[in-house]
Amino acid sequence: MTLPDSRLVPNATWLAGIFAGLIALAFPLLYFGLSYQYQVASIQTEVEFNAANISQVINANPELWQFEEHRLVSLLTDQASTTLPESRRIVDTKGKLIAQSQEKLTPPYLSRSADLRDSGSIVGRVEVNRSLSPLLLDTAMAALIGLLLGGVTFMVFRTYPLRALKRALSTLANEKERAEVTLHSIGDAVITTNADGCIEYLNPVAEQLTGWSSAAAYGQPSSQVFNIINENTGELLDNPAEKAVRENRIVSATNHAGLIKRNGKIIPIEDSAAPICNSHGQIIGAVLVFHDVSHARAMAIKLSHQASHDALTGLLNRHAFETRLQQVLENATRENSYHTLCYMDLDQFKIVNDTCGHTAGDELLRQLSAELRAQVRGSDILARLGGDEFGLLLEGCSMNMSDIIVGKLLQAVRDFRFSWQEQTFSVGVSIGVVSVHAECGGLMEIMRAADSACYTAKDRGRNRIYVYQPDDHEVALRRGEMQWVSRITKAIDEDRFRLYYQTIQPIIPDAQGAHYEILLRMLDEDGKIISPASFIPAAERYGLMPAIDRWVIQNTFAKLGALYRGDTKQLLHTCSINLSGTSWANEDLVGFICEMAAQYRVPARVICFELTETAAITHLSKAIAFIRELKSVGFRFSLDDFGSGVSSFGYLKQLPVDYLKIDGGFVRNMVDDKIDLAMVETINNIGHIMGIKTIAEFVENEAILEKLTHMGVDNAQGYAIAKPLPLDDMIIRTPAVTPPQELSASLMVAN
Ligand SMILES: Nc1nc2c(ncn2[C@@H]2O[C@H](COP(=O)(O)OP(=O)(O)OP(=O)(O)O)[C@@H](O)[C@H]2O)c(=O)[nH]1
Repeated sequence: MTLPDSRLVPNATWLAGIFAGLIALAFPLLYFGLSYQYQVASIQTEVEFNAANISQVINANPELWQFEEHRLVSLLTDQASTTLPESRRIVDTKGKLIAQSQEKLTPPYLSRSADLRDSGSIVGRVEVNRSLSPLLLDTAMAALIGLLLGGVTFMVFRTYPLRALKRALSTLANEKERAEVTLHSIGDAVITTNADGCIEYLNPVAEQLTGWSSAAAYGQPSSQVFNIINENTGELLDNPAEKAVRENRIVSATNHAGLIKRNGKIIPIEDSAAPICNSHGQIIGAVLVFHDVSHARAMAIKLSHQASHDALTGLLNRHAFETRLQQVLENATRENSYHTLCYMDLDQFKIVNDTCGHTAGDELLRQLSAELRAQVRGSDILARLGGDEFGLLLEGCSMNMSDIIVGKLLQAVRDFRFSWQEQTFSVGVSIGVVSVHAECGGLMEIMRAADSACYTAKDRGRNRIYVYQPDDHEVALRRGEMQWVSRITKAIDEDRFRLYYQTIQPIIPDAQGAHYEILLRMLDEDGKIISPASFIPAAERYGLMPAIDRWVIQNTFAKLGALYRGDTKQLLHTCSINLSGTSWANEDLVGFICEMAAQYRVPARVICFELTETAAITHLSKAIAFIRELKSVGFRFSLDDFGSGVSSFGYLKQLPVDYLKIDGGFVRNMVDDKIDLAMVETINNIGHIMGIKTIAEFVENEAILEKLTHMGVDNAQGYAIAKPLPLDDMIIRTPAVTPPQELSASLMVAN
């Protein structure tokens, strides 16, 4: 605060000096002036009064005038009313002195005269001279007092205002310092400019972000120091400080602003500027506040990337792919353009997962994604749609043109070799190709068509391309499956599922108690029964099995709970419930099963869950964990459709099941087909060697039953034993303990 100090102190001193000088001068001058006036008036009155008196005496005694000087002197001094030194005298008309008082005056003095009259004629005059020395002495005294007053005034007018001013300046300085310290300490960058847009101040953060020191920037136009561009477009943006002054308003943050640092580097910032107004509302400058948002913007970019990309492969994810496909579809409709969509699903990918583990599977997906990316054009959109499925959108590429690219892709995957710990794998890919154009339908429709075409490629032997045709029968089949999805969902909502049960009969009769398998049926909208073969594949493919399986478990447990609380408990030995691989492999089904068993008080030992052999081998480790967990609380397991998967025997050792259900496909023809017969025999033998009971499905006639009996298969299930019946009508009976040849007769009674 030296600037106001240096001007104000001499100014205040001058002003106080002038004022004090005026007072010092004015006081004696005023005193003298007023006293002088008074003396003039007083002497005038006295001389006139004196002359009138003496004139009166002269009128009464004319001789006096000539001879009585003595008496005249006394008349002259008689009436003197002042103590000031005076001299008085009377002179005649010719100026001759007639009489005079004794005193002698030294100048300066004040002199006044008045005429003496005798009977109206002037006969002389009276003169009074009064000394001014006492007045001057008094004035000198007054000057001294004036000086004193001036001194006091000087003190008052200089010292006190200056002291007050200094106090104010020091308060102001403190405030300014506090403001500066605040500006120095805050995390935001602050720049202030004057009304002309020239820089006045940069705080340290602003110095660091702009690359300008406050001193170097001082006085520079703000556009020199603070230059911003739109990071996305590169377009130069308005200087916010200048804009704030120009428009006299707060200018808020500019989107995607990047500050060009002095060294040319661009820093993402968020900024705002406001005009600074004085107490009269006049704009005196602007303040610009900004901060570095590199981190936040990088995070936003990362998040947006994460939201649209697959973390494992770095390719676009399904959502982003579908968004892009939607845009392309809209373009196709608007511009009547043609594009191609490919849906790719790797073949036998899970072998890598199963043999080398998930980490190897992940690495394969990563490497193969890079390979696929290398095969497509920069403008093509490649995405990982999930699992081992990929999508490719060839924009502006009709089906004819896409042949080469898709063929190249197929070949690239065929040629691709994945090495993991000294093992080398090759993979294939099944590709469904669909044309995208104005008439191809909506997004979901085209995705379904591509998916169906891909599955058709798989059905036809994998590792091939299948081009979707709108009137395609195979694809139509697949689509039919999709329509099942809404029917099944509706049936779940409307409680249109029904439970049936079918007896599983020991071939060598025992007294263990009844063994049933629970079967599921769906009622259509008209109440007609729909067999599971019609809807289970669709339900499995479209993820509806978990809900269906839960429904089956809950309703079976409810029924068994009610039966079991009656007096039939010792009669029920086993109740088998089918579980889909899509349920137990992906859901927390163990918790649900235990909860239901506790709720309906069903003992675990009577429940046997049937897992298909294919699902168990596909998700081997999960199957083992699932079986072990439920077995530990008493549930039992059987492996359904055993034999349908070729390589099953090797896995069997790892699956702790109680029953093997020999695939009905072998059982049905075993009487006529030696290979099927051999298969049934082999499975039965292996099961027995491993201590697992066997069940033959599809036992449709006595000839089969006879062969099975001969072979020593433990249990039989099929129309020759019992047909499925509604669970609501279930009556638990002890299985008939009859010799084998009488078995069929007794079963007929049971049904
Ligand atoms: N390593 C790994 N495996 C995955 C991932 N996502 C899904 N999978 C597995 O990929 C497999 C995909 O299933 P499928 O397409 O039926 O397996 P596939 O062996 O290719 O069978 P096909 O397509 O019928 O030839 C499943 O085993 C999943 O567990 C993943 O991110 N990493």
